[in-house]
Amino acid sequence: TQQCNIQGQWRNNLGSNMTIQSVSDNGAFAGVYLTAVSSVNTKIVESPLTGFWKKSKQPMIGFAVKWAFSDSLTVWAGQCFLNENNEEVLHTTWLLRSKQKALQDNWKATRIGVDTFTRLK
Ligand SMILES: O=C1C=CC(=NNc2ccccc2C(=O)O)C=C1
Repeated sequence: TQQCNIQGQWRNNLGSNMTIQSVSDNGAFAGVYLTAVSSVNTKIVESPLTGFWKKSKQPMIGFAVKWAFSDSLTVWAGQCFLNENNEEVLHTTWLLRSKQKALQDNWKATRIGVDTFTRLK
């Protein structure tokens, strides 16, 4: 396959699985996200995913997941690079937004972190 083509299955450092299914000509894509982490012991269900990529040798990517079982959503922004073993790695920064009851709580609503995704063999 062409290196850093984002279609297919990815796994991040938390062990979550992202499946990018449909990619449009304008760079939009959709898929599903199966998280390995969940704050409450709910039955793990897939959450919807949507995003854009900018096709190139080392494409940029941006996507969002609306968590199916909590009042929060995450957005990721990053880029695909080939590592020293010529493997594809998506290096991303994410923001996790949790719904707050009041504007006074807005200050604590957004968490930030970094995440790498490698292709699921
Ligand atoms: O109900 C919930 C709420 C938040 C979640 N955040 N997951 C993430 C947030 C940032 C980066 C990666 C993940 C992940 O699940 O892999 C997952 C399930």
